[in-house]
Amino acid sequence: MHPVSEPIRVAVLGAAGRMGATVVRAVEGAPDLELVAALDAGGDLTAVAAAGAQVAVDFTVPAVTEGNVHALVDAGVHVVVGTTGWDEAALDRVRDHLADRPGVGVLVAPNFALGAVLAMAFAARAARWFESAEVVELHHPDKVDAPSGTARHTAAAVAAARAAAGLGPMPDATTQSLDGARGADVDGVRVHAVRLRGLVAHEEILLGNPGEQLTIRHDSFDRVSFMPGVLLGVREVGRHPGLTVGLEHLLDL
Ligand SMILES: NC(=O)C1=CN([C@@H]2O[C@H](COP(=O)(O)OP(=O)(O)OC[C@H]3O[C@@H](n4cnc5c(N)ncnc54)[C@H](OP(=O)(O)O)[C@@H]3O)[C@@H](O)[C@H]2O)C=CC1
Ligand SMILES: O=C(O)C1=N[C@H](C(=O)O)C[C@H](O)C1
Repeated sequence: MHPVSEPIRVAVLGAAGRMGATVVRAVEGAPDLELVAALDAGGDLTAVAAAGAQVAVDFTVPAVTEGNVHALVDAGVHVVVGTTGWDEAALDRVRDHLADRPGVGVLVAPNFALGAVLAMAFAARAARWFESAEVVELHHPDKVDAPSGTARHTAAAVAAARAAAGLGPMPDATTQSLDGARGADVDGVRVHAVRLRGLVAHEEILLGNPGEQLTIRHDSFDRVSFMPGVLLGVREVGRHPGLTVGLEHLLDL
């Protein structure tokens, strides 16, 4: 007979938010996980370790997520982070901190939807074959950041693939007659952000060559789309000490 393993004890930060509330329901519905703490703004972070949480899931706001991670790492709690707004400097600070905490794992993923992770991977794979590439992200109007973390991650991956293939800048003879008309520049890749009532989370990667276009599109119509990836992260983060950036590293793509 196999021994029955104990459930993983999980805390959710940002538990009253759109994502946090969905994560709370997903954790409660998973027989191998146990929700031991659910915190929102103004909550006491020391309650996470006090409740015996082994893994904390952070879907809060860009202004607080890095501080949460450092405090949780100090407490020896693994962290799964979905909150966006991370830059390389913030990721480096977490990496440095984790060097002093060898057993602790932190997963930061801009998108936990499996289709979105695949769309990013496909875009990076296709990028070297096209003269032009641009990213369009489309979200609900209550989203606080722009462009989306996913779009930044996608554009950076496309730019890296182009650079590795020795491609130069994209063709673009535009002089902007209105600031912002050409979107944001992420490592030389243009990123455009749409905010529209009715949308949830959507992304298109447009790749162009003379006489042809490839469009890679992903749609999250419901926040349940992120839950298999979040739960995978919760189950796996303790087996991946140090910092992991992107769910793709936990998938056999
Ligand atoms: N990686 C992924 O797959 C996904 C990532 N996201 C990202 O997740 C983040 C949250 O998105 P969403 O749920 O839509 O946003 P919401 O605004 O709905 O939720 C954020 C929640 O965090 C709470 N909060 C603020 N400060 C703290 C704090 N210090 N401690 C604990 N909770 C706090 C807020 O409370 P209050 O309102 O009272 O301030 C709010 O309830 C965003 O960065 C978004 O981009 C979203 C979807 C998928
Ligand atoms: O705020 C959102 O809603 C989302 N945020 C993430 C991002 O910024 O990439 C992931 C997804 O796009 C939904």
